[in-house]
Amino acid sequence: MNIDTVLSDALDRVVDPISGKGLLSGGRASPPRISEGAVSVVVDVTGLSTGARETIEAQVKASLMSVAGVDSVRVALTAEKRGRKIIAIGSGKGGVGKSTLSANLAVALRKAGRKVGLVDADIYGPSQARLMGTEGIRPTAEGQKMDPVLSPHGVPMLSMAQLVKPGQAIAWRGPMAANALGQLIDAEWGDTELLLLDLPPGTGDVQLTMVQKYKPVGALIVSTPQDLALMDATRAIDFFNQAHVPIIGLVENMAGYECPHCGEVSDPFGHGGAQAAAMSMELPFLGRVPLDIGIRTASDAGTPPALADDDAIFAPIAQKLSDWLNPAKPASF
Ligand SMILES: Nc1ncnc2c1ncn2[C@@H]1O[C@H](COP(=O)(O)OP(=O)(O)OP(=O)(O)O)[C@@H](O)[C@H]1O
Repeated sequence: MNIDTVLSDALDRVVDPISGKGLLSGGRASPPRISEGAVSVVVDVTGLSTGARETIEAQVKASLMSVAGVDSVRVALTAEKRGRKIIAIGSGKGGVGKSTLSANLAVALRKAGRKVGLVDADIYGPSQARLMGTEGIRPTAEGQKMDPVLSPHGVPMLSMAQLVKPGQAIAWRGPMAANALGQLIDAEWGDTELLLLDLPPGTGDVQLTMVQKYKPVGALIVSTPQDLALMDATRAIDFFNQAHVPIIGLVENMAGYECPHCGEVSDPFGHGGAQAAAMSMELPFLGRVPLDIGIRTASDAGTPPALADDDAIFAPIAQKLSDWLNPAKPASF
């Protein structure tokens, strides 16, 4: 029997206390994945008490660890919360492509039928209005709450860039910035189910307030492949771990550059570093975005490349995010 079948059987021996079915056959868990002895599995613990969740986690670990060839097991628990879910997109340092990834993931998820909104929490360097083609559009407000701006691509969004004059520097202290961010998140999001939060780079005050107050269901970390950026990414991972926000996985950006003239592929920022780092930290690797001038020009023009019908870069990452959120209900991308 192949290892995937053996692992699936082991997972299914753990019984869901509500339905009485095995976790996998009852749709509570995603099929386990194994890479070099490290197994990862996502279990949806919606409706279970804290005690039952802990028991299931321990049983899943024990059952999967008993399979020959398994060295470690990582169980990610997800739960359907009432209201919308917030996904934080973070990086330890600036300029690694967090905003580009957030915008494109929002578009890819929208294309797949998800009710997704985007908050540009990068209060000090907001760029989502440009990326989403909503520059110069100011949000309206009825009563106390702002109404998000609907981007031409169907994704409602809010960014500090829409509240200040173009080019105006924002020099706020932490509490003011956190307060402004709160207004963006607490806006009138209607039936939006999923809010992607493009965080400011780093692990300071604003990030901490956001995480404590708004409790994202998960965080996605972006890094370029080189060692220095990865060290910063590791700091961001530590930050989310300490805040008890599950890490959904790592995305490597600016990997592999194909020369538009000769076609030769080079790796200005190295290759595979984020994937290796993800493996060593036993975190899922969600995908690689190439360094491509087309991505920059399309992004700067407010037309995220994920809009393209043949997008093969962002859709698979969005798919993995979607699967993580809802292991029992696969979306089609
Ligand atoms: N894969 C890519 N290929 C080419 N250019 C890219 C890619 N990813 C991002 N860029 C470009 O790199 C610059 C920085 O990207 P982006 O603004 O998304 O990073 P960031 O991490 O959000 O930065 P900040 O810290 O300023 O918020 C932008 O000009 C963007 O268009």
